[in-house]
Amino acid sequence: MTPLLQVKGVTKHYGARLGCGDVSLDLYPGEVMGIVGESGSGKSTLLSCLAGHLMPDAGEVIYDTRAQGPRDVLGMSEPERRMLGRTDWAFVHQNPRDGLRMGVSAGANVGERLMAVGARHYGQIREQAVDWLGRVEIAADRIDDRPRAFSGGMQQRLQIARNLVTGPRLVFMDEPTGGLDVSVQARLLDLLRGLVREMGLSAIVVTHDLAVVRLLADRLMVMKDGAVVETGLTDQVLDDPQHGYTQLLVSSVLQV
Ligand SMILES: Nc1ncnc2c1ncn2[C@@H]1O[C@H](COP(=O)(O)OP(=O)(O)OP(=O)(O)O)[C@@H](O)[C@H]1O
Repeated sequence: MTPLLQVKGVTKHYGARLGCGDVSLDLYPGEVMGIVGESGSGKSTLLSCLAGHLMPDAGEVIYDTRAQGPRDVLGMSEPERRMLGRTDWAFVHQNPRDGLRMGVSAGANVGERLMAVGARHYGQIREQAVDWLGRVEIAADRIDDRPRAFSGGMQQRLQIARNLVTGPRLVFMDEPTGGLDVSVQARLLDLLRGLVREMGLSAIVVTHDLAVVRLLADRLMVMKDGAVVETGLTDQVLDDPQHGYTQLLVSSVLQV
């Protein structure tokens, strides 16, 4: 099977400081990869490089596109990369405000994504928006409300609907449950897990919360000081960590 995403030797410095160094991974269709590590270990830098938000100094990111097969994402033109971001890829930010348009209604937040990929029939767009609000457990009578009127958990669910409505194959998630109450986190995780399975999504999930990867991720990558120190099946890494740093993470000695 061809990997959906192949990452080879991705390295990014900020001046003299290393963001992430020589990271490689293969992600297969339908697979969820978790990236964990304490604050400053390079998780967000890596995710930004993979999603095309940040240009690495070195390395390759190859994505198996629907239309043209494997393509080097970093070598794509900006419009090509933007199109990929609208169709095949999705990015769920930790802060819903970074992924939503706060000034327009919930329905428009979902519907405008469909319009961006060519949908024109107003009735169908609204119907799909209602359907997606339902799938993320937002009542249909909230469709005309702006996200500002929603709780943090609802905003995050709306961001997820906005991202998934176009049927992407790969979702990048940056601390998707960060900043939410524990009970809200659990519900959101359940919802995310259901959607990932139902849609057969591939995902890369960055988090410092091991409970998130335990629930969502098939495989795990542990980062420290910009480098990958351990990788493997999630249960294996968490139940039988090999690297001293992972052992500290798992035993909660480190405050991540
Ligand atoms: N814009 C920036 N300018 C300079 N240095 C940066 C910048 N962004 C990140 N860094 C540095 O790069 C390294 C990796 O940071 P990064 O934010 O990727 O880690 P992280 O694991 O995502 O941390 P957190 O969980 O706190 O977001 C750190 O040493 C950080 O200080």
